[in-house]
Amino acid sequence: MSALIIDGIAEGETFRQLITLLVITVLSQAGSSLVIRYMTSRYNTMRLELNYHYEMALSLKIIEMDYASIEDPETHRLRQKMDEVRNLNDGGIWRLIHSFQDMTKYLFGIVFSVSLTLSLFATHGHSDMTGIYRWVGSPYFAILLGLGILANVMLGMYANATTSQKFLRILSETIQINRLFGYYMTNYLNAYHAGKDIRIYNQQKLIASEARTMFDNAGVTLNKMARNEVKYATMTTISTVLISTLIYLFVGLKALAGMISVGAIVRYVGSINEFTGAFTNFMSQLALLRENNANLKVYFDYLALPSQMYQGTLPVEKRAMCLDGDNEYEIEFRNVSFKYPGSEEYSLRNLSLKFRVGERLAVVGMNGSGKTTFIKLLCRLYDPTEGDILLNGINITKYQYAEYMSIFSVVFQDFKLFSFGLGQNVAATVDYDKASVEAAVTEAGFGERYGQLPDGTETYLYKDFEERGIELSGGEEQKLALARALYKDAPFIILDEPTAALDPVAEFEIYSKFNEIVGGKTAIYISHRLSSCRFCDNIAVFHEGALVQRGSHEALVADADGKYHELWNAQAQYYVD
Ligand SMILES: Nc1ncnc2c1ncn2[C@@H]1O[C@H](COP(=O)(O)OP(=O)(O)OP(=O)(O)O)[C@@H](O)[C@H]1O
Repeated sequence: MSALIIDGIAEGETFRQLITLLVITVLSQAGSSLVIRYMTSRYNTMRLELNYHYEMALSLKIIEMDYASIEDPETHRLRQKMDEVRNLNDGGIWRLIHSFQDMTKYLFGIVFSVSLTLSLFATHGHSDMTGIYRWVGSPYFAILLGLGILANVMLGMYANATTSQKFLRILSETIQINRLFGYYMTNYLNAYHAGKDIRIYNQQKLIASEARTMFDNAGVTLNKMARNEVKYATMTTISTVLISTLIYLFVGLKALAGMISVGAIVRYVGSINEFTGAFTNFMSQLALLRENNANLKVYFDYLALPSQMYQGTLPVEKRAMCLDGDNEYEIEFRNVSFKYPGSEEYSLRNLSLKFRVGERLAVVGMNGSGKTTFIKLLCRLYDPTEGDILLNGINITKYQYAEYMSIFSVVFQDFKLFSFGLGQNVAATVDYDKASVEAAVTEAGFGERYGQLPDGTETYLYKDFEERGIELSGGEEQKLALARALYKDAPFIILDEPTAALDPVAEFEIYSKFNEIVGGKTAIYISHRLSSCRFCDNIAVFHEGALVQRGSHEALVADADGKYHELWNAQAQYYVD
């Protein structure tokens, strides 16, 4: 349009004709900029949606994955790689959308610029032209110029590819820095729970010096990046200046010789530059897409991680749950040994043990003796490395996984409560039965505090999302975790150190009501406080991953050479008097 206007002025067109051209120019510019704005805002919205779907897909994968796979180093490697790919220049899925957007733009650029330029190479001089005009008008000069433009494009492509490869390589050096940055900022400085330790142990200096080193390293890397870019940018700038000079000479001299109009100078120079840029970038994007395939593979490999746990089809009989149930549930560990994924050491060795529904089984032993591991295997968070676990004589892998899990209520040592309402935390569902939640919290010893909460079951835990949210002491959290286990009302209730954080009164209440709380359920109970295990029908003593003793408190304590006797005496001596 600019070319047409200049030609119009040069050729003395009427004012009306010129105004028409101007109006068309302004309107088409305004129109296209409106379209661009609309598309940009759609693009931004859809990018947010994509981000949501992306995160959802990855989160759902983690939730559905075998618990054992979550710990697998390969899972961690893939997950970390995906984050790196995304942080590195928006690679992976993100590269696809960037490239699609850019390549569409460049493709339009190429088509338009070629169609606007072709006629330039078709205009030849007259045979009576002499000197430089004759040369400029000859097809050889046009071919030479075409080759020059092509060479410039190739150089641009080479520079882009090399710069981006080096850029990615240098950027990958910053991954460790970014990880540290995330760790210090998120885990330490921004996590208010860490504030106590930071102050007490005067860790500010430690963190500041680590952060300083991190920033210094980042500075060195950024400088490297800048030098790398400058080097290639200088190369392409020199070549582009040279080729532009040639283009101006070619087009200008053609105009001087009357082969093309003055306005056409603007059109040809503009469209040749457009072609050079668009073609170079289009080809660079293609190369980037090719390289990106490896990154995409990481994403699909992650989503395709198989669930390795065998999932059976048998339903779990609800024998003990029904009113006239015969309570004929029996769990048996038969020669079970277990190593954690990626670990060389056995955490459990040749464990054989039986217990029946309705029994109270206490598991005791020193730190690291395998008590929690035993529970994790029982709940099928892991499958044994060797041996079998049987429910009523059938290997537990043969049962439907979700159904099998549904028969256990467990309070782990490292249980988690979430920043939801109290009712939702206890019921672990969005909709819950208020009366049952209240009964569970009361049974778990949280009744008094619950009575003081103005919003009852709607009270938010913690202040992450709600100003009126309540903060809980360690013992109160443990009571709520216990309430959650009671609300589930599963036939097996497993408590791993359930009273570790409770005050003596609360602990006493839990024990004295324990039989009432547990009812006809099977209770497995891990505790370091041996006095609290006395009410259990039988006690299993673990030592270094093996079951070393089994029996009632009286029988075990009488065995003077046994591990239980040693553990009991170590604690009892403080209470003798
Ligand atoms: N996720 C894991 N990966 C590798 N090894 C683990 C893992 N969890 C536990 N272990 C190891 O297995 C062994 C048994 O741990 P477990 O947690 O079962 O002990 P515990 O008897 O419950 O101890 P505590 O009384 O301290 O709770 C320990 O040596 C521990 O280091």
